[in-house]
Amino acid sequence: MSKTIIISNRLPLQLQIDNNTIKATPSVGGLATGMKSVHRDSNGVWIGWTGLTEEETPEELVDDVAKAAQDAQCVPVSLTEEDIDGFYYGFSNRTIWPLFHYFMEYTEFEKESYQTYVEVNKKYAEVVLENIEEGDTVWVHDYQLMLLPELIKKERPDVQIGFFLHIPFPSYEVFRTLPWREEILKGLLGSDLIGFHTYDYQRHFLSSVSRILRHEVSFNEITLKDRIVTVNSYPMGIDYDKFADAAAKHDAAKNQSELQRRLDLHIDSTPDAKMILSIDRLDYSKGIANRIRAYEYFLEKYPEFKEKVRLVMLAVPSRSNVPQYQLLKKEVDELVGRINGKFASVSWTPIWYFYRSMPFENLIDLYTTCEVALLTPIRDGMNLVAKEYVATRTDKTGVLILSEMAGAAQEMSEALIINPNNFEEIADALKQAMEMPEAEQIKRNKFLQKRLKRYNVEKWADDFMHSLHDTTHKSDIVKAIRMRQDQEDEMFDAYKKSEKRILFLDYDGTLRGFVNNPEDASPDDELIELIRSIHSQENTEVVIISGRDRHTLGTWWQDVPITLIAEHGVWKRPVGGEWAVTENLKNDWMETVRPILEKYVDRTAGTFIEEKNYSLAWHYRNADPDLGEKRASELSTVLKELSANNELGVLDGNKVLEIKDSTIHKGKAVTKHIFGKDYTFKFAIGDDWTDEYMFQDLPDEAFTIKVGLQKTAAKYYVDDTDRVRDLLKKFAAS
Ligand SMILES: O=P(O)(O)OC[C@H]1O[C@H](O[C@H]2O[C@H](CO)[C@@H](O)[C@H](O)[C@H]2O)[C@H](O)[C@@H](O)[C@@H]1O
Ligand SMILES: O=c1ccn([C@@H]2O[C@H](COP(=O)(O)OP(=O)(O)O)[C@@H](O)[C@H]2O)c(=O)[nH]1
Ligand SMILES: [Mg+2]
Repeated sequence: MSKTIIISNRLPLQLQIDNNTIKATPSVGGLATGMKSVHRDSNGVWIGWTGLTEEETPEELVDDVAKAAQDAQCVPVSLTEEDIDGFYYGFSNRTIWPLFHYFMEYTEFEKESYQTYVEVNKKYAEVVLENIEEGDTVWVHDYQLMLLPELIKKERPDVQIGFFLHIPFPSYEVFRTLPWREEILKGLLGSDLIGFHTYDYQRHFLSSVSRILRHEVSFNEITLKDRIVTVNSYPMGIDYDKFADAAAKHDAAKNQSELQRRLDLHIDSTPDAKMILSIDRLDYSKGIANRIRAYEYFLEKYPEFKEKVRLVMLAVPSRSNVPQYQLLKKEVDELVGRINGKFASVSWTPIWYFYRSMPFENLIDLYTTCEVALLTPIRDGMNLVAKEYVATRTDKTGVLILSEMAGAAQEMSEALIINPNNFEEIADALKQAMEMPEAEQIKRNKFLQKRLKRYNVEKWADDFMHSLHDTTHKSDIVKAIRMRQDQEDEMFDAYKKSEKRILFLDYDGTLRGFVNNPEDASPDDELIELIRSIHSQENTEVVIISGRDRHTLGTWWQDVPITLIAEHGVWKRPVGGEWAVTENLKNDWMETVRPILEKYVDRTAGTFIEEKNYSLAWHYRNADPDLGEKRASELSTVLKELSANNELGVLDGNKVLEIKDSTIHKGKAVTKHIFGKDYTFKFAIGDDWTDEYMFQDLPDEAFTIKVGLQKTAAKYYVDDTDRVRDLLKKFAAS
């Protein structure tokens, strides 16, 4: 039976050695807590790190580690102390984590730790590859494993790979500062589906892909030369019933409350004070220090709340080997001390601070006992605590104050949404929360609960997996015409048998790859020799048919006696003859169009005009991709309006707009060329939109081939110009 393989840095259980035996505790953090139920309900395995390094595991306990993992349907990846240093404390948490959370001043770019990151990703890949069976689906999680999809895809192209990023993807301007930006993007693009919590993270990612790797991005699809990668957003949910049920049970047994016990013990004798809860890993991205300061500001601005409120703050130790986390610990300790010192009275401590992790029952106790939750991350991928708090409010009372910088804020508009840097706003939100009538609390939470219950973690995972399975289907639609070996054999067979053969070859993007400056795309020696040799075969005619001007083509193919067609069919140089115009064309329209194009060149850096006798082309391949596309569509509208009364046409080529007589196109040119001649083998190959005319206008029996994975009227497609070369070599050898 096929299975799902989940892979994340950390396994859902963390192993420790206690008295020479292995002890397992649940992992803390959103990824592990959220995916746990998905894993439990599937027959899959989870691959990840146990929390123990090789050095920490004595020889005699190695089997026990594997056994403890296996009992929980997990497979451990064995890592050394050095691995953890460079990979986890290094590149993952001193480079990617701060950078992706916009803490650029905390970001370190260390080559060594990147190298360890690469090595460790390879270690994960090894374990994954050992465990994959045919038909399995792979789901890779988070920023520690961004190279993994490519490493798996290379070895197992047959396996479907999904990737989900649990943290924000930063804007291009931030991401571009990473020295290994290309490697990271390429690693991720090994996936078939890439998921983010929000649309903003998704669009930042797509923008980086199109700017840095220059891949074609349309809507949420990235076209690679042989595959399509789908990108979408899936806001992660929680195991709603688990939290709601536990809260209901807890409510039924009120005396269980540890907080209540504390009050009963008179540690603090203001039992009526409202409790404001905050729970997070002690992480600078969570805005903990700001939160305490904002709370201080609140007590100053609204002193009537002194002794009427209490901040209950749970900070879970996290990544404490990273200096920034140690500094934060110190800062928070000091802030709590200072503020408690400043405001406390004999009967009231304004902040209760716990620095540890708590078992599930105690979390439920906190969630259900506190009237307000105050979550103020500076940046947070999602923030599941916000969702958990709302889910445990069985009677629907309680107020959630949530930072707009948390992914969760996008779905939780009924909460009081604040900017974590705006203390004024936080203080006012706290006051509003304290005074909010119960009816309003219930009204807000009703909406929130309904949504959380519906789009729970199970639904989220299902949604992601369905989209992942749909991706095969998507590539199949286009792959249906990818030229297979038997079809290729059949074509060469027909070629060999034919008594009169013609090949129409597009130039740029087909015989030669794109270069930044079109003048530099001259044919190499091998290409010239191949064309010459095919053309010299008996009864064989090669026609290079291009949108280029006749001078360039003529110079490049000066000594090769083939037919050249330039400017999409305006000019023709027959074998052994001179260039001649094929039609009577006017070009007086150019005086009106040229200044318009010039205006677009001035406004759009990197673009330029190419002048031909009967057409003008505006190239934008060197422009910023987004801006280029926007300006092109704007310009195309302007030109189409202008050309409505003339016989002008606007051709949308590959990063080029060409304006010319609309009665001229490659389809007409090939039709005229073969008219009245009895070719028994017809072949046409091209890469862009303008070649579609040839594919459409040639008779059905022609072999038509598109270069690149795109929608086309051609019968087949091949991946790239290297494959075109292979075909030419086979023609030459036939
Ligand atoms: O494994 P650690 O280094 O101890 O860190 C714990 C996890 O923190 C991060 O969680 C994120 O995932 C949550 C669920 O999607 C999301 O709500 C939150 O905003 C994120 O910060 C991290 O992404 C995980 O890899 C860590 O395991
Ligand atoms: O002592 C604790 C405190 C928190 N959590 C859980 O840790 C997760 C935190 O996830 P969140 O998305 O809020 O933030 P992250 O830590 O993943 O950045 C939540 O599911 C909490 O229930 C926990 O298991 N033990
Ligand atoms: Mg071309």
